[in-house]
Amino acid sequence: MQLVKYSASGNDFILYHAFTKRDRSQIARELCNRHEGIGADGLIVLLPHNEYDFVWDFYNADGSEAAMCGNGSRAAAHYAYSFGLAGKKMRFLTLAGEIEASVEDDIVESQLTPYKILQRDIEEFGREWWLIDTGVPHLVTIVDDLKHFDKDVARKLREKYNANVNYAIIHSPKKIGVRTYERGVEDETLACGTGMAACYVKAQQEGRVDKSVNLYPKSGEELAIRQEDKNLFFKGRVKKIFETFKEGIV
Ligand SMILES: N[C@H](CCC[C@H](N)C(=O)O)C(=O)O
Repeated sequence: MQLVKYSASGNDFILYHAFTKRDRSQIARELCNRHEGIGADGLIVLLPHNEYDFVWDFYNADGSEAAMCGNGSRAAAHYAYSFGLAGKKMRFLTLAGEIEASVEDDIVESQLTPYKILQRDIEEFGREWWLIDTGVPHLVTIVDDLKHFDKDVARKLREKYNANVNYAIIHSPKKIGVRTYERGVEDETLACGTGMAACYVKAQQEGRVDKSVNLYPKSGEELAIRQEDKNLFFKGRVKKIFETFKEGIV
């Protein structure tokens, strides 16, 4: 099977397309393993669909399936366009719902699924958190310095709330920095799209940022998010790292 490795602002994925749906969680664990596999935060398998350009299955590095992945949606859109599976503007289906994406060279914009604020004012470890669903669940707290990011705290909260855990800093009304501990990777990642979107939602709801904002994850790469009605449009660069062929992958 031909496999393609992408980095979407530092969040990295292995992608291929297939014709039959199956449980690929073991394949995900093997391919995403950074010592004995190719190494990635997740595996994305594109499958045919009679109404959408494609449907995907998204697996975290530990083999768990997730409903959505913001950075993965940008990589999948670029992959689909480059392999002629879709045009520059496309609609594809995830477990979280329909995603519209558009590709312009190596810049891809995804319209995320409508966000849901699940819980506000959660008090944990001396901080105030919100639980926000931006396709997958995210805990968000806003700090005055990202050095307060605490992986042990994040791990405990990930278990307690079965959610990704985000620390955000508001540099200005147009600039948010984010660090994310990702469920299913079970570590901090260099970027997390739905996590950055969740941080934007909390900052927006609290009137602390503009409608259109730049986002800076751990990788330092610049992304942008804007809100139109309740829709979030998330944009950034993707990089095709390499293609390879591996026997025995279905
Ligand atoms: N780890 C997440 C899925 C991937 C989200 C992230 N990579 C993104 O870009 O949104 C979860 O299991 O909820």
